[in-house]
Amino acid sequence: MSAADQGHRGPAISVLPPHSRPAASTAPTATATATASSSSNAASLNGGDGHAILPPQSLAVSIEGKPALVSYDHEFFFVLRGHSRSAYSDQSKAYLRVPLALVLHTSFIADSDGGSLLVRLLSPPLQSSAPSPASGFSFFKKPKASPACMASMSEDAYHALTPQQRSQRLQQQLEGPCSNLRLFRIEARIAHASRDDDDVEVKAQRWVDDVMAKAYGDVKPFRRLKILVNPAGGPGKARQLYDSRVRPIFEAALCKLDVTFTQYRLHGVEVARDLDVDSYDAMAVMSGDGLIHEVLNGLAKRSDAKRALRLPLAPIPAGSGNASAINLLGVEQGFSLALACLNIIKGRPMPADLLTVTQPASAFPPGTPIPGVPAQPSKFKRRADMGAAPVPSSTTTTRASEDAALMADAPSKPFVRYYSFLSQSIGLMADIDLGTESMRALGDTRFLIGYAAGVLRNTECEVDVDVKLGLRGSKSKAEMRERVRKFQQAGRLDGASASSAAGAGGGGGGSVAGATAASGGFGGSPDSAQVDGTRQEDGDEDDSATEWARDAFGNLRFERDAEPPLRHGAVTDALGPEGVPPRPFDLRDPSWPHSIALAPAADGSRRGGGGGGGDGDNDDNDNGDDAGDEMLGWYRIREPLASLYGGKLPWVGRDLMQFPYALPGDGAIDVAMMMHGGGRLSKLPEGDSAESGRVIYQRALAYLKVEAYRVTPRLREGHRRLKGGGMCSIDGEKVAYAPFQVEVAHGLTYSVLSLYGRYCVPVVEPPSVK
Ligand SMILES: Nc1ncnc2c1ncn2[C@@H]1O[C@H](COP(=O)(O)OP(=O)(O)OP(=O)(O)O)[C@@H](O)[C@H]1O
Repeated sequence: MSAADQGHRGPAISVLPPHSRPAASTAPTATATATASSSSNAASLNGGDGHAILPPQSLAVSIEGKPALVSYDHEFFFVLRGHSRSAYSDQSKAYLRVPLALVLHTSFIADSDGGSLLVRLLSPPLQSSAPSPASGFSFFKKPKASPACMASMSEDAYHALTPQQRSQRLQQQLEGPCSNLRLFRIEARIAHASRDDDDVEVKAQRWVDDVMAKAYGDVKPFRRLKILVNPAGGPGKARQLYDSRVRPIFEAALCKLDVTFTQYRLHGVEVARDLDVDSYDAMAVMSGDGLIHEVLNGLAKRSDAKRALRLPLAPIPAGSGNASAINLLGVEQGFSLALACLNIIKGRPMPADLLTVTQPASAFPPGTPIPGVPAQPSKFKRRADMGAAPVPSSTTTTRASEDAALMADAPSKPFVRYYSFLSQSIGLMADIDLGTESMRALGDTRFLIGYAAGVLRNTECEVDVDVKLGLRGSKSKAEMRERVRKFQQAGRLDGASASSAAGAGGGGGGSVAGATAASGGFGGSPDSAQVDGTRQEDGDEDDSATEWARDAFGNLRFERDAEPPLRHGAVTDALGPEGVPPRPFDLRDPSWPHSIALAPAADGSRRGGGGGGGDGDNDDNDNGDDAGDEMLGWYRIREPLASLYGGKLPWVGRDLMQFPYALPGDGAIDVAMMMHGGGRLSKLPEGDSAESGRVIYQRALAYLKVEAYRVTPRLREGHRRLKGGGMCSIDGEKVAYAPFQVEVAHGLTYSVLSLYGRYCVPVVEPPSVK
């Protein structure tokens, strides 16, 4: 019995929003009281079809002196009026009925009169929040008719649902009738059937244990949580919201809390770097995406990074964008603090790819302005501090004035390395993200304004882009869609299915065990297995970072620091044999015959491998390479771009599902490139395409899955250094406007908690084409 329950004796129900509730460690205050003696209980139970014939899932209690049944089945927890069996059998008459997933804790304290029962749960608001003595207790007012997702199912039918169906059903419940969650407590007296009913305590304790087992399934209750709260995130209300809305929920679930309020930039890196990960079951990050970015960098830079990254993380939305929370909780509920807390209490670990970013070290000279970016010392200090220390090299000095473009092709030059979990952007999309900071007060609207301004400017993003599809990449959106479908249906995407979906042999793939997260529901299905949050890595990996590694072609590479080897090289490596430019890439999607808006080259010929498309004809390939080759080597995008956006999570904001086919652990990065050639009109999103994910089917957009890509800002003619106010954003944070290369971090997966075992996106179908 918890300390929170000690001293609680009076029969009461209190239905209070969390902010009006004292800390759980203090004695609860009843809001409505009507003491019922054991004899009155006995009287009510001995009449009619008394509690002796009630099913074991039901407990006869009195709430506010009124007879009631607290009960559960395989899916729901509910409270019914009266003690009759007929009341039990008709759940439609329940006065409170929520998925068991929302039950946080149940406890029972025996006493000479039977005992007290306490149930703490999250629930949508009841019909009326204020108990009214005159009209009887308002808790017992009838709810409105239930939607289909709340309809009772037989136990067999429920357990016959696939993990995907169960997860969808829970999502429908939490987005619909069970949204707008508040913390509730039900305080009740256990009723004696008669004075010599000794069994009641045993029965009550068993009931409490059973409800807990059902409510948590295979998830261990009472998680030990490390919580980071950024008081400066978003609108700056995180501290207050933590105290009033978040902490009470964790305390109600009897989680063990260890809270740090971040005090300065990079504090998150420090905490993660020094954390004793074995002392916690999960880490909650209450801020926006920036603090998660810091935490992941802190964990990934540790010497035991692989182990440290297994500590599951989850966001509590208190920033401005909160993309991470939106992807995990859904666009409707992405800003719900209660749901985020539930995810931290009960979510299951879902392994997700971390991306490695390399940039030339010369882009981060201490105290010197970065070429092409207005000086912002704190930002750049911050990036360098993030563990992105220059890789030492025997032949290098940090020559800040060195031409960044040249550096990108000089393998002996140093580079910095850091990690990204969300997105990378340059050009129009980065301008929208970073260039509208001053309009923060406008909320999401600033992105619309930034987008409109960018479209009007209609400038080319002057970069070279090189991509490497690798065995896990693809340029067929039909194939990507299939992968998402398989992932969601099977609840598991193993190496075999990933590579067969890609039409490529071997390559392994991530065992996305987290996809089974919903398999047990919260009904404790026997077939549900605890997921360990680890991604099955290729067999040749060992746990320790290695100094020597083979690159994708089997060449030995020397890694100068203790971090995992780069599979596709660093930004400072040559992409191929010296003097040979990467071959042109054919951007057209073989599965989508409605060509993207490609501009003809100045001489009127086709650009690259795919210029002048429009007929869907895919049989010409200027370089004569077959599709198999295109999977393996580096290829250059020859088309002028307006922006490039790389990502690992589908939603990048509430209004933009930029990467609908992104999967947490598929070993690939989704890359969306907006073509410059189509002009202003082609850049305008059609209808609801941004929110529905269909934006990737627009003519102005090319969409790829790659294992690695490189972006190299071009030098203007006659310039020796990168200049101009270009923006470059990693996970929404401004970084040096300099070349960057991104690949899926080899051997490093992080673990994120999920209620649904997937990101909250549908399988996006292509638009119908007239
Ligand atoms: N006490 C503090 N004072 C100032 N800055 C802080 C403090 N604690 C953390 N930070 C910094 O605040 C920055 C912003 O945090 P974060 O990105 O999480 O929120 P946001 O920018 O409002 O949200 P989003 O990224 O979702 O738009 C982080 O870079 C973090 O380093």
